[in-house]
Amino acid sequence: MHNCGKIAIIGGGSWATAIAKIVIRHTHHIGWYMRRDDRIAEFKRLGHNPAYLMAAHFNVEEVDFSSDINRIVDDYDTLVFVTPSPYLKNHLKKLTTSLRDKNIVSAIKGIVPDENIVVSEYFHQVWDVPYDRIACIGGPSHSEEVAMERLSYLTIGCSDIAKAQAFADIISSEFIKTKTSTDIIGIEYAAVLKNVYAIAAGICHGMKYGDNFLAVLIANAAQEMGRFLKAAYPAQRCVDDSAYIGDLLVTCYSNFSRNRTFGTMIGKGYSVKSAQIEMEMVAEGYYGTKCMKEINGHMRVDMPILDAVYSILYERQGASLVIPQLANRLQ
Ligand SMILES: NC(=O)C1=CN([C@@H]2O[C@H](COP(=O)(O)OP(=O)(O)OC[C@H]3O[C@@H](n4cnc5c(N)ncnc54)[C@H](OP(=O)(O)O)[C@@H]3O)[C@@H](O)[C@H]2O)C=CC1
Ligand SMILES: O=C(CO)COP(=O)(O)O
Repeated sequence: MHNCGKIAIIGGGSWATAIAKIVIRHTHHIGWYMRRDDRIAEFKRLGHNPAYLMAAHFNVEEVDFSSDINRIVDDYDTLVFVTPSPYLKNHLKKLTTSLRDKNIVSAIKGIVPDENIVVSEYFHQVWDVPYDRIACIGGPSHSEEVAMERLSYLTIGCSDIAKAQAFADIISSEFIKTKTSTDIIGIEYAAVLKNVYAIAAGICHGMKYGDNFLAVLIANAAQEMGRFLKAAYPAQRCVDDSAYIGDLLVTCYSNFSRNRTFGTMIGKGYSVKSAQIEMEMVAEGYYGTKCMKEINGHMRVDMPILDAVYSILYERQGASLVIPQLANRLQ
């Protein structure tokens, strides 16, 4: 059976904090890279992350904190990356040590900007990590609910199912149920797309479209996601599974969703810039929309919802014009 070895978390935000909490229940020791020494000092003093999920308390004796990413990568075997996708390359810029022999787990739900590839492809192509050493965490999982120990279902994707199971065993508990899948790239692209569709749902919600319309929009989004995955990454998969549709639903409907919140602001008439400033958090679907539009420029899959969100966010087309046109395309 595969052994994950020593586990470290890379990133200091809310999902990183929730994952640290569920890993440490099992391992009683983690490494934790955070970029800021002042945050680490405050965390040690308070016993909780000073900026995110403050109700989640830690025994800081069990945490090996460092702002030196090279030291953490050198000292740990399994690295769980949980930075927002737009910042991933920034953190890795500082890395001088090899990742090739490490186990990489990506909890990032976003695409790597400029490269236009998902995180597993990025670690494989740019950092030379073999695919059987790369896993992802998918499924509907707002960090706030995981931190409150509300029952959640996570899917661990990895081409090596024994490795997926080994990590799943570490995070499983009475409030975290896990399953494994070999469709890592499908799960990652589904997560990128659900962010885009949650922005669409938010826009429509902000424009005061009702629940009936939203349900149709999301049903069409599920079909659009399925069409893209089938064309781009044909594989044995059931898009009805929680890692695909479940995550789409929670992100489109939950008030915790940053992507939906961002979309709602746009639907209410905020500009993209002012919505981003007001939110203070990253809605990764903003970046995902541009990347997916570029990727689909080659694929040419019929994706009217992606096209509509792109027009609103990047071509300055008014939602009041674009959404009624989209509505005519929905079934
Ligand atoms: N939040 C959630 O419920 C879930 C999130 N995810 C995914 O997890 C990933 C991480 O998101 P999440 O934990 O929510 O992020 P948060 O918004 O909670 O945290 C943002 C993090 O990014 C850091 N940061 C901010 N600005 C920069 C910068 N310029 N350069 C480098 N780092 C920066 C912050 O550091 P600092 O505090 O020092 O400013 C902080 O650690 C994302 O891909 C997200 O999609 C997946 C499932 C659930
Ligand atoms: O992926 C998530 C829940 O599963 C989080 O979505 P948001 O980034 O929109 O908050």
